[in-house]
Amino acid sequence: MATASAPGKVYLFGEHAVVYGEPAVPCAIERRARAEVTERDDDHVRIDTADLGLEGFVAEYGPESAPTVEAPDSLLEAGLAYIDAAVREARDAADAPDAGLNVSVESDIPLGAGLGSSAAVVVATVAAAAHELGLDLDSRDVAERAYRAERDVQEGEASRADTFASATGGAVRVEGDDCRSLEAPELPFVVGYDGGSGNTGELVAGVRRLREEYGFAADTVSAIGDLVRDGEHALAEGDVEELGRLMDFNHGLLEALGVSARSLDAMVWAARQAGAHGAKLTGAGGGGCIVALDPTEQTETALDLTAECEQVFRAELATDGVRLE
Ligand SMILES: Nc1ncnc2c1ncn2[C@@H]1O[C@H](COP(=O)(O)OP(=O)(O)O)[C@@H](O)[C@H]1O
Ligand SMILES: C[C@@](O)(CCOP(=O)(O)O)CC(=O)O
Ligand SMILES: [Mg+2]
Repeated sequence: MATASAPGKVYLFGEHAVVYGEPAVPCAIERRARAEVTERDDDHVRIDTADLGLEGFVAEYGPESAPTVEAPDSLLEAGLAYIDAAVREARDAADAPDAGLNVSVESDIPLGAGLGSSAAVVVATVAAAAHELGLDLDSRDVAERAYRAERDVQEGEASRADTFASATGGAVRVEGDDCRSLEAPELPFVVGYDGGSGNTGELVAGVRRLREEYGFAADTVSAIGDLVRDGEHALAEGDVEELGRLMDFNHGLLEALGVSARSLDAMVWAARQAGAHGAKLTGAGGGGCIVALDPTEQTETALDLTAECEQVFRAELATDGVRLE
């Protein structure tokens, strides 16, 4: 049996624009997904995930047979697609295309809320499954395999940002296929979660349409890229106040691209009014989480009192990326 865990992330800057080759800076946070993988005697795959649906979710299938479970199709697809793609990548890496595996996944990262649950699940599954099949991948190889798995599931619409941050940990910079780690000062992240989620595929498709239809929407995407380049300087200088101002600006540009939501705006404004250095939505948007920078407790207190906020927590930068447990 092999077990691996991998962290989720928040975007300091650059989500959505990163899909079109602009740079982005995601930061891994100490909320992890874990995958436990055991090789089987046959060529079947069994996936067991406690976090999808109240009763959890189990599916078993072989090379010739489709998964048979009692679940609505959307849940079935959601539950299987990422883990199945990760298993395929690990089998391919280990040159064991027919290896049978039992995979059990559980996660502390809310689903579809902009904290990179999909990437963390895929990264942990690739690492644990490869290890179980006798292959220890380094974090860059895990990131590459996990990226391919996410891209497959998201029909080509994925950047390397989430999977790279999850695999290597820390603050990272991703621009196209150029992925690197960054030095970061102490970042006092506060996360507000509205209890909901957004559909990443639909939100990315919406930005694509706007960008094709309006020149100024394309300019908005490039402006996010410019902002991220400024943000990198602020990060290198440890200028947390400037980082906050740029986060505020980034949220405005994402809002203009149509990916915010009333609940996200309400949490962003609550954080700003509480004196946070800055606040923005994180990830695909549409619902889910915002991230603010505030070393004091005021943003947490204000978000606690905000009707649209279901949960608030402080997020530590995760210095470890994927690790075998
Ligand atoms: N614990 C989990 N078990 C199984 N699948 C998961 C788990 N967590 C996330 N996923 C998959 O990831 C999807 C959410 O990914 P996505 O829409 O990219 O949002 P995010 O990555 O921001 O959480 C879920 O619909 C599900 O398919
Ligand atoms: C919108 C996007 O830039 C980030 C999506 O992040 P998340 O899956 O919502 O955590 C898409 C991507 O980079 O693959
Ligand atoms: Mg995701």
